[in-house]
Amino acid sequence: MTDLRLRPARTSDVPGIKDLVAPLAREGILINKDTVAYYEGIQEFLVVEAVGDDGSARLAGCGALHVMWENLGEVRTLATSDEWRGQGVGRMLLAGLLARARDVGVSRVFCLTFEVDFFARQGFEVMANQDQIDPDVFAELLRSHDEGVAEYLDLARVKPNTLGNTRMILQLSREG
Ligand SMILES: CC(=O)SCCNC(=O)CCNC(=O)[C@H](O)C(C)(C)COP(=O)(O)OP(=O)(O)OC[C@H]1O[C@@H](n2cnc3c(N)ncnc32)[C@H](O)[C@@H]1OP(=O)(O)O
Repeated sequence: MTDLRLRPARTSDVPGIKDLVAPLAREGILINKDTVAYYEGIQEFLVVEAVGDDGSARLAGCGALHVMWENLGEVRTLATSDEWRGQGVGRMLLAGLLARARDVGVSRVFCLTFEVDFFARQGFEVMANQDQIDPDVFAELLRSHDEGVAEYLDLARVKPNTLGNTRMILQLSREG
């Protein structure tokens, strides 16, 4: 029997994460990053590995949490391999990322996605406009060089990246 295990990513997972992301990046679903960016961001990632009876392990999925502000984080690069779709891997990853968000003190989690129904099932709501962003925080976030932050702010320069995607947000409850 195959066992699904959620764990923090290690540097040795980078080739596997890249393999998960590559076909989705070709379709324009996820953003392709340079290999160095995966190593630099490895502490943001969780992975689920499928461990067989013989102890062999293969990556079934990955996902990352990027902290943007005191009370704001973003789920990034959430992907389940084709072989493991629809078997709870994405939900397991997202639950782990939301637990991390709570652990570091983040109470709201953003995502930019085509998978609206998947995220809605996990409690995310479509972000209608910028009203949810405090103007002072907005001004501070404008200083970030991160493309994901620009996407959150819905800045004109990143519009081509966000075409067809939906901006969604989850307010975490205290108890989890
Ligand atoms: C922030 C970002 O990273 S955005 C990018 C999101 N990722 C992508 O778009 C990459 C391509 N998609 C994928 O890799 C996967 O479809 C994921 C990650 C979105 C979902 O992963 P899966 O492992 O297939 O999801 P999982 O099996 O955990 O499903 C959890 C629940 O969501 C439901 N679900 C999964 N995908 C979908 C979907 N596309 N539409 C509606 N419901 C869905 C499942 O039926 C399940 O329902 P349940 O709670 O009633 O059991």
